[in-house]
Amino acid sequence: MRVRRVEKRHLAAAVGEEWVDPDRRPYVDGETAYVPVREGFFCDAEIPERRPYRGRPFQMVGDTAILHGERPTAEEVAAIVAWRRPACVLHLRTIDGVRRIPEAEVLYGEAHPVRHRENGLTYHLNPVEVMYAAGNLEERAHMGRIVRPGERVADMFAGIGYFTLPMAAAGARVHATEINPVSFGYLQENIRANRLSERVEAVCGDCRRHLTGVYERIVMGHFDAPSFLPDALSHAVPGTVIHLHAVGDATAAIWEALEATDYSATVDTRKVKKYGPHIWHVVHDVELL
Ligand SMILES: C[S@@+](CC[C@H](N)C(=O)[O-])C[C@H]1O[C@@H](n2cnc3c(N)ncnc32)[C@H](O)[C@@H]1O
Repeated sequence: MRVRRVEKRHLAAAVGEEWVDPDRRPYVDGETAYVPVREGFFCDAEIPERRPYRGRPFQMVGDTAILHGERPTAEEVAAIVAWRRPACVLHLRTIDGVRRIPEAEVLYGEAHPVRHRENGLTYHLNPVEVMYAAGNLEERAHMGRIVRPGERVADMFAGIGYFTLPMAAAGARVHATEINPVSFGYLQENIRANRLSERVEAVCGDCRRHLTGVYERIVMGHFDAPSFLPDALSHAVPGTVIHLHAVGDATAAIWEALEATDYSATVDTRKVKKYGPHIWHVVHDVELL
């Protein structure tokens, strides 16, 4: 297919041009769009004809393709390489343990730190070292939409900044704690890369030891969050909203933790993604009264 290379941000403006072949779809790879060219017009590259990809679902994190579940076959990997031209293909088997360290197998290329763009923010991470949860994309954007500028927020399990960065970018003052030094290194890099150093105070260590004062919002993005609730509650005031992530319904644990305090609360539950057969990753939004 004869194409012209156009920067992705100029694609929308380019599609109305006379030289664009309206019967073929542009192909976007990273920041470059390959726009099909009509006969008789100049092209600056030739790429194989694109057919719709009907292979196994995968996610792109930076230039790396990631698959979960069953180990992919050689044919499945080859189809992804031909279609998306990733620098690396990884199979992530599990993300277990307190620090959420992935167990990864490299199936193509070499694992390396990537630069991933999401909702206007830049994330640096190495997918074989730290977790990247594609299914939480909407939840991350949601957190950026609901914070109020200037509010004081604790992100108790900050990881590489999936919630910290959108909230800080929306104007919140975020106190981010992360126990895994590797994730913490990426968190610091990502705060700098997005020029959010003035809004984020990041600490490497156990959140239970580093929370200070009171917060208007507390994000608990870890499936063991219910056991950390007494710590969160001791840094809350009436009006504080706690976003507690859980696998399955954790409302009983929430009410039990609240019984030891003077708070009453409203609890709203939102689904984030399917976690297994009949099991959902949910967020309980707990507003203290
Ligand atoms: C599931 S990840 C969440 C990352 C991010 N919030 C998200 O949803 O994508 C949980 C993170 O909490 C960190 N963590 C676990 N226990 C912790 C603790 N006691 N204090 C601070 N961070 C902790 C882990 O290292 C991991 O990076």
